Amino acid sequence: MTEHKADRPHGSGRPRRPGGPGGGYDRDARSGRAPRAGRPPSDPARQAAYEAIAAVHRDDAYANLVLSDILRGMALDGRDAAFATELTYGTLRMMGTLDRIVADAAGRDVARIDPPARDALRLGAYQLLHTRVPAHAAVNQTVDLVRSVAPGAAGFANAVMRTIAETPLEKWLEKLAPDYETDPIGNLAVHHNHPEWIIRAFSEALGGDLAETTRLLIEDNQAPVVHLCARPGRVDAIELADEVGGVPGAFSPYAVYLNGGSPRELKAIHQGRAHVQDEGSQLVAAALLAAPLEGRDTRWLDLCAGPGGKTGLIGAIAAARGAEVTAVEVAEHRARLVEQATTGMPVTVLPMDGRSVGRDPDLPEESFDRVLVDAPCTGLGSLRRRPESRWRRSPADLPPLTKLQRELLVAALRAVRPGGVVAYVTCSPHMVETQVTVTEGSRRSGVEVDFVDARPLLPPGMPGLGSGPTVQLWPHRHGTDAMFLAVLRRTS
Ligand SMILES: C[S@@+](CC[C@H](N)C(=O)[O-])C[C@H]1O[C@@H](n2cnc3c(N)ncnc32)[C@H](O)[C@@H]1O
Repeated sequence: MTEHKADRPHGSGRPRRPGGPGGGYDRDARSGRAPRAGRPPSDPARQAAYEAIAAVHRDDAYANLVLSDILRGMALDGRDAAFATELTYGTLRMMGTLDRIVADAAGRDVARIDPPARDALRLGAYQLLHTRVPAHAAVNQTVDLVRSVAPGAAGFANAVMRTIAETPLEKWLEKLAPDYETDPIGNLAVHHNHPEWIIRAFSEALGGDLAETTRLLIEDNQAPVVHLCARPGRVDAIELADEVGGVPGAFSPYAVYLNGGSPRELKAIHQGRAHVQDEGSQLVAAALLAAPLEGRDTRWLDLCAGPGGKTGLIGAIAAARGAEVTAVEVAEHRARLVEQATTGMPVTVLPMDGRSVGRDPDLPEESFDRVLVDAPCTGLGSLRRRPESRWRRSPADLPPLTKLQRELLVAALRAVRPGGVVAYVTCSPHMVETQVTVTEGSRRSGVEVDFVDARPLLPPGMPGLGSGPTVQLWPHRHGTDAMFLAVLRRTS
C-alpha cells in the first residue's frame, strides 16, 4: 500500500501557532494546489520522520539536529519538510501517552515490541490520534513502513493500528488515565503527556495550584513561536519586525515574534543584526544590566556563555555602554560558537571552567561589576522546544546538576566586586535548581549578599511576576520559556 497526496491532512485537529511545525504545509494545502497524480512508491515525509524518531531513541540524538540532517539528505523541503517536522516533533512530544495506547492495543508493554516496529507504531498512532490524516492512510502507511523496517511485524502492526483507530483519543485517555480525584498527577500525566515527576516539580513551583499547572502542561504541548532578538545598536525591534514580516514582542524591547518560515534564511541573522532567542532569555539577560550599580560599571562576566545567545545581547549593550564582556565556556566547541555569535562586539571568550574564576590569576577575585550565571540545568522550562527531552530527563539528573550550579554561583560571587551584582538564571523552574541552589550557593560562598528585587528590572507592567525578590517566567503566563532569575548584590 502506498500513499497519495490526498491522504495528507489539511492540518491537525488542534489550533496552530504561526511558525509551528506544519504551518507551511497548511498554507500550501489551503492554496488548493492539486494533489500529485499517481501513487509514489513511498512517502518521503513519513520516512524522514521515522528515521529521525528512530535516531533519537537509538543514538540519543537531538530531534532538531538529526531531522535537519535527514531533510537535507533526502532533499525534502516545503510541504514535505513541514509535514515530516510535525510528525517528528508531535510523535516525540506525545510519546508517553502514545506508548500507553500502543501497549494497550498490542496487549503488551512497549518495551516488549521491537524498537523499529515500536517507533513506526508511535508515528502511526500520532497520525491517527493527533492529526487529520485519514485513518486508512495512517494505518496503511504504518503497515508499509513496518514491512520495510521490521518485516516480520507487519501483521502485528496492522492489528495494533486497527485497534487504535477504533477508539477516539478522548476515549483512550478516559480508559487509561487514573481517576483525577484519587490520583490527580497520574491523571494529568496521561491527559497532558508529561512524566509525573515533572508535573510534581511544576506544581510545586506554582504553589500547588493544579489548575494553573494544567494550563502550563497544555502550553508545553504547543509548538512555540520563534522569537528573534534585535541586537541593540544594530537594528531595532520595530524595524526588524517590518523587515521579517513579524510582530514586536510583548515584553522585551528587543523581541520580534516570527510569523512562520525558517529563521535560518533571514538576512538580519546572516548579517549579525539579530539572533534567534526566546524572549524570556532576553529579559533575564537585560535584567542583569538594569540592576542599579554604584561606581565602576565596565567589567562584565558571562560565566556559562555557550552557545552565545545571551552573550550576543549583553555584548551589543556593552558596546553602547562602553563596557567589556568576558565570556567563559567550558566546552571548546561551544566557546567557538560564542566567538561567532559576538563578532564585532567587545567580548573576550575564554574556553575554561567557570568554577576557577576568582581563583585564576588572570581572573582574580572581586574583578567584575556584573556577572551572569546562566547555569547548566535540566531544561524543564523549555520543553516546548525540545520534544524528546521530557522523556529523556530523570530526577537522577538533579544532584550532579545542582552541585555544579552551586559551585558556579559560588565562583560568580567570588568574582564580583563588593557592590556588584550577580544574576543567577536557569531555564528550569524546578525549585531544587532555583530557590534551593540560590540559597545554598550564597550560604556557601562565604561572602555577604542581599537579594535585589528582580521584578523592577523587567519591563514595567509585566504581569504574573509573583511576590519577588526572584522572578519565575512561564510559557502559559508570558509566552516565554520558564526562565528563573535571582539577582544578588555582594555586600562584603
Ligand atoms: C544554559 S547553557 C548557557 C546558555 C547561554 N548562556 C546562551 O544564552 O546561549 C549552560 C552552558 O554552561 C556550560 N558549562 C557547563 N559547565 C560549565 C563550567 N563548569 N564552566 C563554564 N561553563 C560551563 C555548558 O557547556 C553550556 O554551554
